[in-house]
Amino acid sequence: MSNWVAPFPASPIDATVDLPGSKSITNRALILAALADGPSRITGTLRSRDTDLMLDGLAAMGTGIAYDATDPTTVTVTPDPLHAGTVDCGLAGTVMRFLPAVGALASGDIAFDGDEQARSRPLDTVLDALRALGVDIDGDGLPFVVHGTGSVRGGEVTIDASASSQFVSGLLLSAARFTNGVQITHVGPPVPSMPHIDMTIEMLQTAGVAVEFDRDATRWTVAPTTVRAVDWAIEPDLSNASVFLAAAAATAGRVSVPRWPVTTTQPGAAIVDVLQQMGAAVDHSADGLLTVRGPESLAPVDADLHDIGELTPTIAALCALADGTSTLRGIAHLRGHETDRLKALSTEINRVGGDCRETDDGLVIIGGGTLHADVWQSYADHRMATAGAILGLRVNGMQVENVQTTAKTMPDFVAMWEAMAGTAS
Ligand SMILES: O=C(O)C1=C[C@@H](OP(=O)(O)O)[C@@H](O)[C@H](O)C1
Ligand SMILES: C=C(OP(=O)(O)O)C(=O)O
Repeated sequence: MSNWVAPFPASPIDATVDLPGSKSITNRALILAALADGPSRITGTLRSRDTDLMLDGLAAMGTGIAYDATDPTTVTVTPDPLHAGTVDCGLAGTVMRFLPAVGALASGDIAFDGDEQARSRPLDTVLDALRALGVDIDGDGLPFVVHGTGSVRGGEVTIDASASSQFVSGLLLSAARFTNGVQITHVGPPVPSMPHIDMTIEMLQTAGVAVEFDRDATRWTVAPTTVRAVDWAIEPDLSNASVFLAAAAATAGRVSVPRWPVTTTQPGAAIVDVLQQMGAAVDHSADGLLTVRGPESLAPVDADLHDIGELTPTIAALCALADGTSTLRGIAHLRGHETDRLKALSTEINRVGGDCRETDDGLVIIGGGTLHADVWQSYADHRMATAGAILGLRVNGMQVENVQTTAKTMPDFVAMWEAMAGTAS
């Protein structure tokens, strides 16, 4: 696989970029549709490695999946009794943490496996929780087998979800189909990525499933009930949008993103506040066009990213370009993402001449120094690859290793980035 020479534009970026659907919303919609009381039509479905793995996993268990003949982002999901099958989780947290509970509702064995790198991502919390809820499982991480019996007892379970919000979401999404529903109690340091749990709760409510929860994010309850079919319209992926908006910030340019939602549970929306703190101007017009205009020089930030950890690689890349010292905190859990993102970001920022130090729960980045071109390593992490592309806008000749890994959530990333930068061939 050859390295990709990242575009180095001759002038500030000036572009409008329409983003494909949200990974997190797509994968929740697919699961809710598979568990629903009738067929659901999903429009704006993200088609990427993570979401295709979810589609294939559900299909392997017997769910009917029909693709629109002319529009691959329109998918009709028809629930059917779930049966034995095999599920490839790839490196997708949403697949490895959300599908075991679905598999437990199947009649038969569901064998789960995934990428070599996925084997070190935290998973035992979900499997132990399901065991406590009456499910028979062989294994404590990938590969593992869920021995589905067609029903799950459910009831009360105590977990430590401080390593990933997906442990909570993965139980909540299927819980309405458990005989006794679920009562989850979290014990441990605060759960990260809380907007993603809000997303789960909001989407369950849309499907007719009420979730009771306490404000301090330690208890969630779902009673057994019918999951209603919903025709879902998926919002654009705002975490992926953050990378393009960062291009405006990095080059004193302009980037506009259409269809920016007025309200959303996507944590990616928070990029707007961070970019403003770094000096960018933001405008959200009545027709849904969000526009970012970058400042002449970027200001450093001191930010707690515990709720929006997904944005860290984008923000860290900008911090390496900012004039001064930035501190990113509250993100120890990023060590269990696609790769240890704190280590990967500090290694790569330092490789290209920056100054980045890991702390216990984040990064300290001294920006403003002279960066030089090198081969930015991606660690099979889509957001590491896109962070390298951001730095490439300001460093002539920067190369990104394995840029194809962006297919995890954005298969067209290279074409979209080159078009934005005006360097498409
Ligand atoms: O539920 C989801 O869709 C996600 C939750 C978050 O995971 P963590 O809580 O593990 O950070 C986020 O980082 C991930 O990209 C998607
Ligand atoms: C952490 C991420 O992904 P996953 O859903 O695999 O956890 C991410 O996309 O930043």
